[in-house]
Formats: sequence, structure tokens, C-alpha cells
Amino acid sequence: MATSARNLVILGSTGSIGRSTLEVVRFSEGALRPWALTAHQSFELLCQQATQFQVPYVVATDPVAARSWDWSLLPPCTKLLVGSEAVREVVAAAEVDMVVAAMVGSAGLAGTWAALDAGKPVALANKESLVMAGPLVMQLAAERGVPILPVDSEHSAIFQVLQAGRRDDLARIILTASGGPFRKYTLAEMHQVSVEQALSHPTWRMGKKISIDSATMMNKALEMIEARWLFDLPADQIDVVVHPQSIIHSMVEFRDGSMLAQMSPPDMKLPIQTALTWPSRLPSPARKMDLSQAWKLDFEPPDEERFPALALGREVAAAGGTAGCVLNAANEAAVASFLAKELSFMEIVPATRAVLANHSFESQPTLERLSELDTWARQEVSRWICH
Ligand SMILES: NC(=O)C1=CN([C@@H]2O[C@H](COP(=O)(O)OP(=O)(O)OC[C@H]3O[C@@H](n4cnc5c(N)ncnc54)[C@H](OP(=O)(O)O)[C@@H]3O)[C@@H](O)[C@H]2O)C=CC1
Ligand SMILES: CC(=O)[C@@H](O)[C@H](O)COP(=O)(O)O
Ligand SMILES: [Mn+2]
Repeated sequence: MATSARNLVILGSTGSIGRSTLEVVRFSEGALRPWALTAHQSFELLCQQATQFQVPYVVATDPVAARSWDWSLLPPCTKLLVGSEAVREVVAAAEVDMVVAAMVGSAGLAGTWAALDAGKPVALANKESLVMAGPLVMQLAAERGVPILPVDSEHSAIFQVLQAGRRDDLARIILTASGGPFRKYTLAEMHQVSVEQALSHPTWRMGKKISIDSATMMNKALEMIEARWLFDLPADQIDVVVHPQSIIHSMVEFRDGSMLAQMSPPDMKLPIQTALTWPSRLPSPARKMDLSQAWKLDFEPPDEERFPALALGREVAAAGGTAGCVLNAANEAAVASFLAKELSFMEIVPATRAVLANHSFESQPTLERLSELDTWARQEVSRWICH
């Protein structure tokens, strides 16, 4: 790494990935420096982060919530900006070396897009950016000549392991899945689960939306689509295996039958630091494997009857076009309805499939068209709930 500090914009610094990113920053002892932080509504935490790291800029992305907050808690060195235009402003600033895309959901796409458009490397946690608009996002990164460094643990593992062989020799990638909190539940039991049970992930502590996605295994569906665009792989070269310990973060199989994996305890600080410091490998604050203890690594095929999201992910990864955007928006709306107790757990995937089936597919949508479809799909979920 360069000896001067690498200036970061952390989009979504108050979330689970954002907070872990700041732990990585603290551990770097000045090699990484937060230049701007954004939060949507958690302004108390944002002010604490700005104080602790003496951050030059913070952005409050929800202007209504920002108006009713007492910003006197910000340190004198920090300038407050408000709204989505301010996100575009900070990511494009000359001082910025890298942008961490850690907002949740489709709201994250605009920040990822603005960062790439401004020619900034992106450490990408917001998988929804690629699920919604993978071909457009990858094309923009290529045109601007900037890398997208994966933060999602599976994609970080594949990115690292791919360095070990030639692309032409690749047979397939295998995404590992924990199986979520309902891995051992029967179908009948899954019809009874509560929000609290669904939020209780067995191996990772994450934000609410991705925790519910893990419980339905829609997270793995989104990750198949993410991998399809990030690594430019056809859907039939992307497989999923359930690995309950979340130690092997994914695998790559080459055509000679050799299978390579990346492993570490489940701790997002490692893939975050890998993305921020690549190709260096520096000491990290992440938990390490203790091989003086006994470890078990189990693998099992996913049960596609109990987890129908997986088939949906495969179909959408193969279809491309508008399918990813509609799937993503419908799922986000269905998850929000489940969290609000308006929809049952086992209705999330059928509602998403119904909206996807209802949309008229286009193979090469513009960003504007995707934005319209995002709005449409959310309305369709509301209609599905009412009927
Ligand atoms: N958590 C994890 O371990 C992993 C997460 N990811 C991905 O990383 C992303 C972030 O996940 P996670 O950190 O768990 O999520 P969280 O819910 O913990 O955090 C989300 C962040 O986004 C902000 N935010 C929420 N809504 C909006 C909006 N409408 N506009 C702008 N900002 C918004 C939140 O602000 P505020 O809190 O201030 O309201 C918060 O800073 C997701 O795409 C997820 O799929 C990928 C792999 C692992
Ligand atoms: C940490 C991370 O990358 C998550 O996406 C994680 O993979 C979720 O766990 P599941 O494997 O249960 O979806
Ligand atoms: Mn993941």
C-alpha cells in the first residue's frame, strides 16, 4: 500500500458493514482515513463516528429526518451536507481514493454509480447494485477503468481464489450458504416462524434486510446474480452448496478437478480489509482460525423445495435484462412487509415470483427504465398483499 493515507467515502457508515469498515480503519493506524461518511437516519451514531475519526464531511441522506436533528453534536472540523446530490458530490471529490458502497438495498445503486462515474474504485458490499443493473454497472467500471472490489464474503473468496489459475481453465464457482436459521426446519415449521426467529442468523451478525434474505436463501439467489455480472460467468457455471459453519466462504473448481477455497472465521472485517488494501495483505482485526481446536466443515446440497428462492436466482441470472431489477425490488418490498408483519415468511418468495412473472421483460434496459421498474415492482407487491 502507498505510505500516504487512503481517503475513503463510506456510504452507509452507520450500518453493520459501515461499522466494521470503521473498525478496519481504526486498526490501520492511519493507512486508511474516512474522508466522508453517510447515514440515512442514525444521526447520533453518525455524529459519534465523525467525532471519533475527525471526519471532514458527513452526509445525511434523509433530508426530512436531517431537519429535525440537533447537529451541534458534530465536531467543528466536520461539514454537514444533506440529500442524495451531496452523495454524488462527496464521492467525486478529488481527495477521495476509494468509495465503500455499504448502503442497503436499491438505494445503494446511485452511490455506486456516482463513484464509478467519477472514476473512483469501489469496495462493493451493496450487492443490489449488481443485481439490479449488473451489465450497466460493469460497463461503466470498464469505461472509467476503475476496479470493483467485492466485499460480499463469497465474492471476495472467489475473487481471491481466481488469482490461482487461468480464466480459461475455470470449470465453475461454488457459493457457500450457511442455510440460515431454518436450515433444519420442516416446511410446516417454516410456515410458523416469527420475525425474531428469521432475524436470528446462525453465523453472521448483519442488518435486518440481509438477515431475512439469508433466512429465505434469497441472499444466495442475489449472490448468484451478483457473481454472474461481477465475474462475467454464465448462470450454469454458478453453483450453491450449504456449509453451515460459514468458514469456507466459497470455492472455485478448475477443469482438472482441483477445487480451491478461501477460509476464515465468519467476520466481515476480513473481506472489507481485503477490498480496501488489495493487493496487500496487512495484519487485520478479524478473528483468526485457531487450529489448536477441533473444527468441523460440513457440506450438504440445498433443499430447493423449502428454499424456492434458489431456482428464482438461477432463472434471473440466466435471463439478465430487467429480471434482476424486478426480482430485487419485489424482494425488498416483500421483506419490508414481512418485517412490518403484513406478510408471512413463506409468502416472501411467492410474492416476489408473482411480480417477476407479471413484468414485461426487456433485454437491454436503461438505468432510467430500471428505476421505473423498481417503483412498479414495489407497487405490485402491495397489490399482491391486498389480494
Ligand atoms: N452485514 C453484512 O455482514 C453484509 C452485508 N452485505 C451487504 O451490504 C449492504 C449493507 O448491509 P448491512 O450493513 O447489513 O445493512 P444495515 O441495515 O446494517 O445498514 C444499512 C446502511 O444503509 C443506510 N441506509 C438505509 N436506507 C437507506 C436509504 N434509503 N438511503 C441511503 N442510505 C440508507 C443505513 O443508514 P441509517 O442506519 O443511518 O438509517 C445504514 O448506514 C447490503 O447491500 C448487504 O446486502 C453483504 C455481505 C455481508
Ligand atoms: C457475510 C455475507 O457475505 C453474507 O452474505 C452471508 O453470506 C449471509 O449468510 P448466508 O450464507 O446464510 O446467506
Ligand atoms: Mn454474502
